[in-house]
Amino acid sequence: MAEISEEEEIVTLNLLKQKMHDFARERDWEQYHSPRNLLLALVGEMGELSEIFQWKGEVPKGLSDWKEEEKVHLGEELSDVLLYLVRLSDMCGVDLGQAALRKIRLNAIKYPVPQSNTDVVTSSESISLVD
Ligand SMILES: Nc1ccn([C@H]2C[C@H](O)[C@@H](COP(=O)(O)OP(=O)(O)OP(=O)(O)O)O2)c(=O)n1
Repeated sequence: MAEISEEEEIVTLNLLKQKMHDFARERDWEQYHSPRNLLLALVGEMGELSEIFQWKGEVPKGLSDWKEEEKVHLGEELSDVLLYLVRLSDMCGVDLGQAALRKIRLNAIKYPVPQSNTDVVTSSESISLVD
């Protein structure tokens, strides 16, 4: 069976969690990865991410007019935020994937789809979910 290169690896939150765990253990940096330190590192990276957009005004979706190197830099800062968030969640004993799925379900309950968009149309009749 052909080996999967890192670029083709299916990326999951659990994979990122494991890689951050290994990264810290190999360097004996687990001592620094306390929840508070990780939160501050996360906020710092959020600042670096914000700097990319600072003073630019609104930018088009897809960033079509950005240079390739600017997009690469953006990807790096987004990744730093994600990686610290994943590590912070792990160090707090929170299953981030499950927590996020639960939060999406809660969001849907809090903000229901407008009823006019939920009408169900079958081939022979229209069944309205609106009373
Ligand atoms: N104690 C640390 C230091 C770094 N990292 C990892 C997580 C981030 O993905 C990245 C952050 O590295 P830097 O602090 O060097 O930040 P930048 O890569 O943004 O570099 P710079 O701030 O010079 O732009 O490295 C980590 O896990 N734990």
